[in-house]
Amino acid sequence: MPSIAEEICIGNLGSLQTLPDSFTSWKLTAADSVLPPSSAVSFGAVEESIQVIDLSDSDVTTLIGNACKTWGAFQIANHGISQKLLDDIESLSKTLFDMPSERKLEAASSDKGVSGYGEPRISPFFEKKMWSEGFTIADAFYRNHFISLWPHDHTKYCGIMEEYVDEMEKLASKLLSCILGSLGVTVEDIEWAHKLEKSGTKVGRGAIRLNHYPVCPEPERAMGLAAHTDSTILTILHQSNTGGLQVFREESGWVTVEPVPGVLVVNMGDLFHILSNGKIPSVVHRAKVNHTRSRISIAYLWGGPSGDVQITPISKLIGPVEPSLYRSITWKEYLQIKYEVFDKALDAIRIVNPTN
Ligand SMILES: C=C1C[C@]23C[C@@]1(O)CC[C@H]2[C@@]12CCC[C@@](C)(C(=O)O1)[C@H]2[C@@H]3C(=O)O
Ligand SMILES: O=C(O)CCC(=O)C(=O)O
Ligand SMILES: [Fe+2]
Repeated sequence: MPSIAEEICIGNLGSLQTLPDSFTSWKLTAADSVLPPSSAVSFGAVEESIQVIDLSDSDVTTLIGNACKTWGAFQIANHGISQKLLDDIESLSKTLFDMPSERKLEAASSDKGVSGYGEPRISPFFEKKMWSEGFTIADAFYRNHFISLWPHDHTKYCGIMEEYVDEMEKLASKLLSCILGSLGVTVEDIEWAHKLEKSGTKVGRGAIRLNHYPVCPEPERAMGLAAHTDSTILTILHQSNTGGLQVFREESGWVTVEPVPGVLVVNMGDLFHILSNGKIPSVVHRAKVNHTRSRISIAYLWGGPSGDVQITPISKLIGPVEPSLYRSITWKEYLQIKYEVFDKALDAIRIVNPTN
């Protein structure tokens, strides 16, 4: 006979009145393993937050540069993404997660591709289960899932998704130029990115993750999305009007990023940490859950170049006193390592005795 824990399906979490054991006691698990021991005991967040930067500010490069170096994250206003598109992608996500569990499971991700419904990819690295469900769009296979989810309306929903991806790609490129500028380099200094840009091809591949955190009977003892860094160049997050995202900084502890209407959160990923030769941190972040309100977030994860393109620290950021800290690696190989050793992935490709 299956145990109660085995019968719990992530598609029905919102209907549970008590928190099952398999979802509790996060403090004592590997959830905070990415953090130094002193911080693992403080579960609350301090009063401080990452800066909101107006992209039309004349000082934008300096502001973004400082935020990246300090936090590895910032928020952006005046980003050019219409409120209608943000509302549309949020309502697409709500429609999806409101469906009966069986219907969502029909769109579960499978061996055929990463795209589809299910738990976060980081789940196997944690003993406890996360209080969330999600849908990943990482390849064209998502269209088949959309057809099964919305037999009559899939064209409309695929259209919203395409528009969202297009707009996010443009915004990500703009942010990359700005961030590189703050380090005194340009896209031309990254060979693969320059080549792709010149040929009119997209610079880096993107994935979307729709996250849903249902209301939770005991939010303090649960975790929506456990502490992690994204593997990306950068991630652009649209959080709905309910807070839950927290970013971690050694000096500050966990800091809640309160949602500001129309403002997007940007966090730097592992790949940019490699490109910047360790100058920009890939920020550790997590999502907490709520007793009274469910929460949706939409992450655009801007990944690396496809194929056998080698990602390596930007040569202009390397010198006699700052030797290359990481070996070259393809995006595919980095993802493989990440999903073998998780938070040790950057250490696994670090050059032990860097010399120049
Ligand atoms: C391209 C990718 C980044 C991602 C793993 C994936 O193959 C597709 C899902 C992405 C995501 C979204 C939620 C957080 C995250 C850590 C996860 O579990 O799946 C990221 C992954 C990542 O950045 O490594
Ligand atoms: O839901 C959130 O606030 C965080 C989501 C996130 O970190 C991710 O999708 O990578
Ligand atoms: Fe993330």
